[in-house]
Amino acid sequence: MKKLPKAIGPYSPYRKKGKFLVTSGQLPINPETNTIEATTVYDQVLQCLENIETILSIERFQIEDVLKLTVYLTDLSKFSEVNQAFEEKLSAEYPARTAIEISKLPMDALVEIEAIVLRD
Ligand SMILES: C=C(N)C(=O)O
Repeated sequence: MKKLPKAIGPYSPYRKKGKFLVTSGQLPINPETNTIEATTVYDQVLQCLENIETILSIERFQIEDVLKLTVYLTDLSKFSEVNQAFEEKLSAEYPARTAIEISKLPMDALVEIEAIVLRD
């Protein structure tokens, strides 16, 4: 089974109630080392999305069940890298999304992504 990064505080990586699943913000942590290794926004987005995919696979949800992703990034000028990584990882029909710049993220990450998921 795929590994999830350890939570970095007193919270659950995700919670599920029946057909509904919500994730905590997923940092771009490599689950093998529990550190952030990716150095670009593009690679950090891919790692965040992989961590969300791991949650989905543990709970037997599909990527198509993702209704909404919220992307927090520390430099909105890197927005095109977010889109590039999304295009690589996801396919239409894309989830709804909000992307916002914030001043700082835990572990000095460049990106954090959270998901709202509902199974039919
Ligand atoms: C990384 C987080 N999601 C947190 O600290 O809340």
